[in-house]
Amino acid sequence: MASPKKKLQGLVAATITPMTEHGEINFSVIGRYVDYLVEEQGVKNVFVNGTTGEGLSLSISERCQVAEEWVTKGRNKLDQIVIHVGALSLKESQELAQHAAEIGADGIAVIAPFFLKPWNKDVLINFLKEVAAAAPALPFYYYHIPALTGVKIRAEELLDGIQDKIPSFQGLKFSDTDLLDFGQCVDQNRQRQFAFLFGVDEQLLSALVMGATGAVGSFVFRDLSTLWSN
Ligand SMILES: CC(=O)N[C@@H]([C@@H](O)[C@H](O)[C@H](O)CO)[C@@H](O)CC(=O)C(=O)O
Repeated sequence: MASPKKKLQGLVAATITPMTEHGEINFSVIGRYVDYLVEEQGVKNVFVNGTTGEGLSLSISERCQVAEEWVTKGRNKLDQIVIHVGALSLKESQELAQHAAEIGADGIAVIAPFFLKPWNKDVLINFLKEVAAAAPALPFYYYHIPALTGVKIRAEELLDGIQDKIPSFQGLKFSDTDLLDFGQCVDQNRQRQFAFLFGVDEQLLSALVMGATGAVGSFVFRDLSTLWSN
C-alpha cells in the first residue's frame, strides 16, 4: 500500500501554469515560483496541473513537462508535489499517473470524468481504481469538484469502503460548499489516517472546525499558514 513520507497536511498551493505571451509554457518561472512559495509564503506542498493550473486545457505532453519541471525544481525544497492526472480518457489519465510515478512525484489526484459522466459510485470508483493502479506506489487523492465536473456523487458515499478498491487511497481534496458532506467524510473516517484537504478558500475556517487537515488553495498563503505551524 502506498504511504506518503508524511501525511499531506497544512497549506498546499494550487499552482498556476506560467505562460509566455505567445501561449507557450514559461518553464523559466517555475524555479522562482518554488522559491517564492517556500521562502516568502512558507508553503512547501504544491498541487500541480489542477484547476488553477488549467491542467485540462494543456496537452498531455505539456502536462508531463510541467510536472517534471516542478519535481526537478522542487527537489530538496518542497515537501510534497501532487500532480493532478485526471482526464476524460482513462488511458491518458493512466499515462499521466505512470509518468508522475516515474519522475518521482509524491502523489496523484484525479477528478471525475466530466463529459460522459459516471452515473453512480461504482462506476466512478472503477475509473479511479484503474488510474490508481497505473501508479500503485503513489498516494492517491480523489479531487471532488462537482460544480465543475457536474458529477454530484457525494464524497461521503464515495469514501465508504474506498480503500478496499483503491489501496493507495490517501485522501480527499474537497472543493465544494456542501459542508455537511465534508463533515460526514471526516466523521465517518476518523479511524483512518486520510488527508482531508479543503478547496474552497472562502469556507476554510468552517472546514477547519469540521476537521480539515489541510487546504489546497490559490489565494490563502502566509496569513493562514501559522494555523499549522505548531
Ligand atoms: C475552483 C478553484 O479554482 N478553486 C481554488 C480555490 O482556491 C478558489 O480559487 C478560491 O476558493 C476562490 O474561489 C482551488 O481550490 C483550486 C485548486 O485546488 C486547484 O487548482 O485544483
